[in-house]
Amino acid sequence: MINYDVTPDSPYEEQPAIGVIGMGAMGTMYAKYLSTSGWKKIYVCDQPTKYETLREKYADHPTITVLRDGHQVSRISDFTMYSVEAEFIERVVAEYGPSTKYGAIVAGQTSVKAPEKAAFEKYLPDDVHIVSCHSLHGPTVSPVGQPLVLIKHRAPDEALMLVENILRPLQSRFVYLSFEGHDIVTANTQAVTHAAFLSMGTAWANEREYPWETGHYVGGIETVKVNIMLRIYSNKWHVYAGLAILNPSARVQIDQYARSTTELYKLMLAADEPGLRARMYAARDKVFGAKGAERAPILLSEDILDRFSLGRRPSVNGSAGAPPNTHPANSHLSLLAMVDCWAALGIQPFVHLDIAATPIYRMLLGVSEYLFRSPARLDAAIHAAVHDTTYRANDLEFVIAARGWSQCIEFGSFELYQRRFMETATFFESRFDEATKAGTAMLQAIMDSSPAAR
Ligand SMILES: NC(=O)C1=CN([C@@H]2O[C@H](COP(=O)(O)OP(=O)(O)OC[C@H]3O[C@@H](n4cnc5c(N)ncnc54)[C@H](OP(=O)(O)O)[C@@H]3O)[C@@H](O)[C@H]2O)C=CC1
Ligand SMILES: O=C(O)C(=O)Cc1ccc(O)cc1
Repeated sequence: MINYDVTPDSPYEEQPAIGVIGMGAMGTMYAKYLSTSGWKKIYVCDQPTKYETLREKYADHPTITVLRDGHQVSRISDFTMYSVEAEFIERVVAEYGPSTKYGAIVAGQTSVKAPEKAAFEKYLPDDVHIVSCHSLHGPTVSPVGQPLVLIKHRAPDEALMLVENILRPLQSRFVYLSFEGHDIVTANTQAVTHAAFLSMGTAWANEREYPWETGHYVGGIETVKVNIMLRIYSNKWHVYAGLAILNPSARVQIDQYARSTTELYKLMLAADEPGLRARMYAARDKVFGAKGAERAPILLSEDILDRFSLGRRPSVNGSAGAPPNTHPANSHLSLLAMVDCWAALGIQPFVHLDIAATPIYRMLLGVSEYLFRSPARLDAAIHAAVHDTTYRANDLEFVIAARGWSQCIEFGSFELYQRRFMETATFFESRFDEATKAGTAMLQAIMDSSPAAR
């Protein structure tokens, strides 16, 4: 009989057995946080081929027990979490789901819930509860204060209470959604955000340039673009492929992003400054109108970002660095297109920020807001887009990249996605360590400094 009302301080015999199937980056992070907080019965596995290695790794661990496969974990656990690739969730649940302990609760950590829901409904026995979850941050970000989606799908209230109790030590902010609601929100936040940063990376890689080393992309908003792009390409490709390709809502957003990018570029080529300005002002008013103006900005100052730049500012008159906010004029096509896309789809990004923002989404919205809420900065970008050809070649690459990513996701090919992703990742690979450190520090600093994040 499960005791639902427990804490990590409860006596050993009353504690639930917690199972994790898939000990990759996220499974490992969960096992670590849950064991550190005092949960004493944690059972984990990965593929049977990794059993010995995993067992050695946790040989001296007092509360994490490595088992051979998902059958063994499922048989013993009162709460089992699948933390495997979204692409494989059906196959893995089909295999281990029928072994789930009578009356247990099952969750998935996958970033896209449509396939997870289908797999759970198809393969889990009727006497098993379904309360799923999703931490809206990567494995190197502290879970404290980050959104953690909980989905009570087929379960009584006590089952949800137990899941809350088990996961409370992560100190994340619980967000209650349905499977379907989850996929709509994450299509609007994660999927289209990743499309923007993936396209930046592909564009730079195709120009064979490390943008922070050319003198054009060294500070302020550019720091965010570079650090987040590198952060995404240093993560696992399947995470992004899964949440874009398998989320039924994501394609519309990603397609619109590519469309916005192309249409704005055509206005640039036609030197249609009034047309571009009118379109950008209309998008700004729709996205950042009344609601945006009421709240404190996400980025209080662009200068805070310069601390995390991988490059050096171009020197001015022989001094070590340029004074604040003297970055070369840039069209910021990727950000103009993002706001245009939100406007075209009627997406209210601040509503999503309050519900379930990932750190990367917060950064993208932060820099977009920074650009659009200053008439001077927005006008400078529009002027540069039409009259300054410094970035034109990169903008062209960006248009091609955005369209290419959109098609790849529309065609639903994991293989093509992996090839595109890995080609760019390989180009930037040597810089990942440095970028991960800078990116993590930057995200934390923004979280700490932004009233909107608290
Ligand atoms: N990384 C991130 O930023 C986040 C990821 N997520 C989601 O969490 C899930 C896990 O992601 P992440 O940890 O990053 O990915 P990883 O690739 O690091 O981990 C997945 C692990 O599951 C293993 N696995 C696959 N099949 C089985 C099986 N039959 N039995 C046991 N283990 C198996 C994989 O083995 P193998 O490599 O051999 O296939 C791998 O070790 C994904 O669905 C992802 O979308 C959610 C939030 C953030
Ligand atoms: O913040 C982001 O968008 C990330 O890139 C990290 C991430 C990836 C997958 C998730 O399901 C949740 C967070």
